[in-house]
Amino acid sequence: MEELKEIVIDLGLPAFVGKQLAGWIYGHRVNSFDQMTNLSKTARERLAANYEIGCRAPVDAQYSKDGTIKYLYQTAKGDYIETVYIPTPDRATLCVSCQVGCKMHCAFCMTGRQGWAASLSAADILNQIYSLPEREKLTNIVFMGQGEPFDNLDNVLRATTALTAEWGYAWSPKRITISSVGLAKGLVRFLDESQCNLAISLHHPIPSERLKLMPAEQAFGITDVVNVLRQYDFCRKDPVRKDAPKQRRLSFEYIVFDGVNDSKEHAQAIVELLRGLDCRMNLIRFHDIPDTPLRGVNDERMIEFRDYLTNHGVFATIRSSRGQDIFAACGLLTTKKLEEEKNQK
Ligand SMILES: C[S@@+](CC[C@H](N)C(=O)[O-])C[C@H]1O[C@@H](n2cnc3c(N)ncnc32)[C@H](O)[C@@H]1O
Ligand code: SF4
Repeated sequence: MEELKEIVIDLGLPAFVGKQLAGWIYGHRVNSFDQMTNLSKTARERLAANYEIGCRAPVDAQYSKDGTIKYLYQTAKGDYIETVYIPTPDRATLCVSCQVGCKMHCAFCMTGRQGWAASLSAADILNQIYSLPEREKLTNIVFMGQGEPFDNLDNVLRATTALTAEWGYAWSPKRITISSVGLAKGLVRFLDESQCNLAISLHHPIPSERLKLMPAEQAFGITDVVNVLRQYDFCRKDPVRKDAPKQRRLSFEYIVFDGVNDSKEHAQAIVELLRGLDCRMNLIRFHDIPDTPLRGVNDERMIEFRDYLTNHGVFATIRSSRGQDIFAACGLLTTKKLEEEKNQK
């Protein structure tokens, strides 16, 4: 809102036009200044001469047999990113991207293989929602597409501010989840400045083993991540005021790999690591990617692992894999080919 007001003042317009702009953009889903009928002709002309709304419809869509839709968007700078719409009977979740590729190079992720090309602006993050054909059906947003949110936190926070502010989409932050490997500066800043839910990609409870899967462990280890998390309140109900609002939710994500992190000892190490933290665990099936010895486990093993954790104080659920047939499931998003083609031109 402050930025919108600054923009209109710089154009010689009254500050209240900034508020009107927010109403049109976030409330009415307009795609041109001409549609802002309560703005003066001068205001509309000056805005159109200097700015654009920034909405870009998806350039392609792929439809999974399970109802998942993968959209391809082009950013303002011409890069490509993917966004996944995941409907279930009781909710409609959008998995958004925050970068073109990713710098973190996790051994199991196609986006990591792509390498990093660019970070998205707040407008490009918001456009994935703004220009989504199913926008009105959305109930949840997860930052689990391409990229590492804490490596582009300025823009992720600008986008979540617009999503949650009264002058913006006015969504509850409890409907938005940011997923991260856990980078030092980003983690603290996110916890201090945002009320959105947090999901930490754990994948191995033992630092030296996690490092083999996730190079980010080197810079800021999982023990340090958990130590920072212990200093904040998550989902604790107020013992006196039972109707007090719930805090944001903390969860951990864990791909269960055959012979790598799926033993009883690993489950025990998780219980030890997370002891006393108010959190839950999301177990994820590994979505196969080429050229890796990593393998997923069968359902029986997955259930055994889940039950061990839940019975020992870490409530765990198994996340269903969606959109695998169109390469839309967790970790499969890549626009590498498109980026390469673009660079060859
Ligand atoms: C693609 S990441 C994006 C968010 C953030 N960069 C992170 O790592 O948390 C979202 C989730 O997908 C998981 N993931 C990555 N590759 C996967 C794969 N091949 N199979 C299953 N899950 C995967 C990640 O570990 C993470 O929990
Ligand atoms: S799992 Fe997340 S952090 Fe790791 S490479 Fe993929 S997108 Fe990046």
